[in-house]
Amino acid sequence: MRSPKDFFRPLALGAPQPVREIPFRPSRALHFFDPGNPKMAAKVPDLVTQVDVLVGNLEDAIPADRKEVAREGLVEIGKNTDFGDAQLWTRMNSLDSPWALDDLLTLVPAIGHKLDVVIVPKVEGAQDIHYVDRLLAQLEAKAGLERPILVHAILETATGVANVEEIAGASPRMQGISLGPADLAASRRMKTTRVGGGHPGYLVRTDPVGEDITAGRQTYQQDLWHYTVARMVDACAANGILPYYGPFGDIRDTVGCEDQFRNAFLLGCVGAWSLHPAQIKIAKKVFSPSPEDVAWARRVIREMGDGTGTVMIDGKMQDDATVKQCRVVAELADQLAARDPELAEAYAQAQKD
Ligand SMILES: CC(C)(COP(=O)(O)OP(=O)(O)OC[C@H]1O[C@@H](n2cnc3c(N)ncnc32)[C@H](O)[C@@H]1OP(=O)(O)O)[C@@H](O)C(=O)NCCC(=O)NCCSC(=O)C[C@](C)(O)C(=O)O
Ligand SMILES: [Mg+2]
Repeated sequence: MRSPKDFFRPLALGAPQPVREIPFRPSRALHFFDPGNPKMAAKVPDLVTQVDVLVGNLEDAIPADRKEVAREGLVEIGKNTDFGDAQLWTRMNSLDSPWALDDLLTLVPAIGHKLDVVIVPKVEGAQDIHYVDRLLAQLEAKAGLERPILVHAILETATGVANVEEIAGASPRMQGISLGPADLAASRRMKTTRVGGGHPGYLVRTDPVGEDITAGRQTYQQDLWHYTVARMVDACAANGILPYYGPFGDIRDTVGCEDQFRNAFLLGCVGAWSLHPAQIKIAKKVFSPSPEDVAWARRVIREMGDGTGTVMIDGKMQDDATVKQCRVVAELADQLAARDPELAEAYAQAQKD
């Protein structure tokens, strides 16, 4: 471990100064696309106006014989696209793959000035982040970049989950962590065959009533991801970085996707991945607090005055702790509204009603 005094020192001579706080920028939908797929690449100019973050994916879902094409496609897109308010991220190949090194050696000099975040898959511990941290610093120095590229880890191995706190605090570059439910399920030997979402077999059942152990017993499906998401949220919040749900693979099931995303939102996540254009609006809707909740939060803040003591509003007790929760909602709403005029209008309207 570096000493606390050295934590914010650049890791290479001439590399940009590390950030002291992760800037909040809307990142409700991290939209994945294959930069080597001409049909998807053609949609990028349109997507930059719809998504908060475009993620040029180089890792899983890109066939082995298309890795270079995808990387070169991302360079072209990075060079030729005006991203406006949207961010450009990439998911590099995993550190044990034959492509990881070339991903960084190619992308940083070519489009490092446009690249906001590098997603590192299958992170197992702080050592993986330290490796990327030093290499990025060297490449940034060589390319003369003026701001550091941030790093986002995917939590998709059992070892990674066991080490999530040290991963979250491994570098000032750490921007956030996403759940990677598909690889994580395999790594844990879970018996699911899906990308995220629930499973009908993971349930609790009400107690038997009388002699017949089958009669009248309700079952309730449980959330397979609750433990991991909650642990990830705590690790991120404790280290001042941002948690994300990750992907929901059943593209057709827009209802189940919305529910899974909302669970993550309520637990503290700030966004999720969209794998298909149909999931973009779900993520943007779910990860923007509702106008009614924002209006309520502002009312509590107003009526709580200096934020201490108690007041009753509509029969509900408010105190120092509820006003803090309301500030979380109201501040998020302000930050999102600053970049989303439609949302700003909806929040203003709810305030008047
Ligand atoms: C699911 C797929 C195959 C369905 O693709 P499709 O072509 O069958 O769908 P479609 O409904 O027919 O597509 C309609 C149109 O939208 C386009 N399109 C479709 N998707 C996109 C997209 N994402 N971005 C931009 N455009 C897209 C598509 O090309 C088509 O264009 P067209 O109208 O001109 O013909 C396709 O959407 C896709 O490949 N999505 C990305 C998949 C991906 O990135 N997977 C990896 C992330 S999840 C993961 O890695 C797990 C994790 C974290 O690692 C772990 O849990 O372990
Ligand atoms: Mg994966």
